[in-house]
Amino acid sequence: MDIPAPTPDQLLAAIAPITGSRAAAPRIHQGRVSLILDVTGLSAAGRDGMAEAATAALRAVPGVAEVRVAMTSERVDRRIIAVGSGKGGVGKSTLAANLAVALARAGRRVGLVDADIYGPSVPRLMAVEGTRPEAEDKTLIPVMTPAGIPVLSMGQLVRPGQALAWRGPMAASALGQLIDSAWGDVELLVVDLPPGTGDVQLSMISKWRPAGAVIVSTPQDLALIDATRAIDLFNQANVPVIGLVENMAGYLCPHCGKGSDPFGQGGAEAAAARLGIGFLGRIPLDIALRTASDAGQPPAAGDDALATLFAGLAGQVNDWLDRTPRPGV
Ligand SMILES: Nc1ncnc2c1ncn2[C@@H]1O[C@H](COP(=O)(O)OP(=O)(O)OP(=O)(O)O)[C@@H](O)[C@H]1O
Repeated sequence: MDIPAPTPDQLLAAIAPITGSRAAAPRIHQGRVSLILDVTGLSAAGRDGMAEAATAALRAVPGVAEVRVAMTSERVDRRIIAVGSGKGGVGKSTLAANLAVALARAGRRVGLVDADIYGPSVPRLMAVEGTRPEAEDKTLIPVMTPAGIPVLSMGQLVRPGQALAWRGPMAASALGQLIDSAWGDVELLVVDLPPGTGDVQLSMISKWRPAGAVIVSTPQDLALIDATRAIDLFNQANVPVIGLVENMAGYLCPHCGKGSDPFGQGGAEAAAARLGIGFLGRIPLDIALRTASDAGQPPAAGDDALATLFAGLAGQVNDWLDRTPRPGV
């Protein structure tokens, strides 16, 4: 005796525990079921896992001989946060890496791009030094880090020193390769820009327009003059500045516990007020931050005072993202 064909509602009930609201009622014709799954926001593994489990559940329904699954996904509306500085060595990469980790802990789906062609340091900071990204149809697949953040770095694309002679358009196109990669469900890309305010940086940020920028500076006057130039750079490209972070602000001696301010104090906060931009906070000069960074263990992933500090910075960036409308929305 022929088994009566299951109804679409029966089929839907069979997969509901697996697919939730992601499946429309399946269609069935002569034992062949077609199912459309909305996989927006799922990782590649999550998508495949859901499709496989739904297929198995449908195959177990009497009267089903074959299952075809089509997956659809809305385009992920990805935003870029650029981390810039007027000059090198102020801790821009350290901040970018820890900000990415802290934003992920705050619930964002974050990826990290190291666009610093002059000295890419993100692979070391995130413990994936020497790991090359694979490519699928010329699209790079970001490298997953122990902190759970996917990263791509200029250092993975070019030999050391090779990019030094690049002009703006070349750097912008290389950055494009990093940004237009297989980021999956990543909604926020933190981009560590090269230090300085030259054509390379301008060409990069005008072509790959960030939603906002975070500027890093040390408290010294000189660094602040450089930071002001970095702010001008973003103004020229019409990129809103989210705020300024003061790094290496005050030193707590690990031996005597006494605090001192080798680079002065409060300069960045005053400068931010003068320039009419937000002040996001200060990070002390802390040997523990340097040793953890060198060991590829971003302190933002831990649970000490530095983690709390980075969580505070990320919270402010998070709030800014929440209250800043996306273009066209
Ligand atoms: N607050 C801090 N306390 C102690 N060390 C720090 C701090 N911030 C950064 N460093 C150390 O300073 C060095 C430079 O930092 P980082 O590479 O992040 O700077 P950068 O601005 O990205 O430099 P570059 O422009 O050369 O890429 C690193 O060794 C880093 O560990």
